[in-house]
Amino acid sequence: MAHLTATIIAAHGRHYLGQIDGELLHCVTRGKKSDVAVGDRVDIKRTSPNQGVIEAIAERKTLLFRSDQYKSKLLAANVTQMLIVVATEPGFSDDLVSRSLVAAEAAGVTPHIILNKTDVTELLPKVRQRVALYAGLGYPVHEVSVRANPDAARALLEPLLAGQSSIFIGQSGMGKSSLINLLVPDAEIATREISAALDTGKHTTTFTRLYAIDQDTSVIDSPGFQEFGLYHLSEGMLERAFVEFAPHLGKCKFYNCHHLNEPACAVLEAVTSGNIAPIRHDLYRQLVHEASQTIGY
Ligand SMILES: Nc1nc2c(ncn2[C@@H]2O[C@H](COP(=O)(O)OP(=O)(O)OP(=O)(O)O)[C@@H](O)[C@H]2O)c(=O)[nH]1
Ligand SMILES: [Zn+2]
Repeated sequence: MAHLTATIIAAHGRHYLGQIDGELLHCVTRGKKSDVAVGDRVDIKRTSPNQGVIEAIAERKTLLFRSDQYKSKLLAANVTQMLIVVATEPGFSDDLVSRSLVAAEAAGVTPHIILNKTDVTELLPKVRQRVALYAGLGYPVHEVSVRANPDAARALLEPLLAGQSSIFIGQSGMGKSSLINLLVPDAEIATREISAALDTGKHTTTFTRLYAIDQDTSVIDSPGFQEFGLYHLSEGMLERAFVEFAPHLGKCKFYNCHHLNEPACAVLEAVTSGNIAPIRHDLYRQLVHEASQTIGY
């Protein structure tokens, strides 16, 4: 039968959903391979009217993934930007925001931060102060209230999405689902269709899915996760993923400086002088430590 080119719009275990024009095809990989990600462009061989086998994955523009010392988990392929959703309440984790930023930088994906629930005005000044850290690093911060002012949120974010493939990342309760329902027409219907086609039962929020908005605009919703391991990033990748390190790199006494406790380290001096935030350097230290862990330790 004919070979088809599809976009993977959902993944659940080793089951995938490929979309070709409007049609959905339930796909599996050959053998035990499970290296396909939502957003991948794939060659599919149709095996029945609504089923196929993934024969090949097209070269990816970007690939986002998480990893610990044992395994890695693909998040999404070919995304161009990452929208990190935080809110006035419940409290968000700086650790998760920075890990997301580092993952995006390492993958060549442009990060943006969306601060939702600005209608909770009593908490706004404090949260603005926290988010200022990221704005200060050059990351765009967009303030919205999906509940109190959905029209303004849509007007602000629609142009940001246009022509891009955007992945939304956020801890539980930040309003990510509300945002996606606002920005993606019929998102809930699409999710039900995906669920039915993949037979995932009620677990509609436990899988990553892609909504194609038009020919060159798509939105990917990832399930909330607590851990964002980045064991796959080498020290060299890490030092470049912390964008504020850039002006100091190459200025340490030792050319192979790890920026952890070396004398005359330009990065550590920048932490001391207040040019690099301690919580960011602490995370760098933690990620270098994690990356040095291997099975058997
Ligand atoms: N005050 C306020 N509440 C909001 C706003 N946006 C969403 N919420 C509420 O925040 C709660 C969480 O919203 P969801 O959209 O379910 O959040 P989520 O991030 O998808 O969370 P999970 O479904 O747990 O992953 C809901 O009760 C929403 O009604 C907002 O702009 N202001
Ligand atoms: Zn150094």
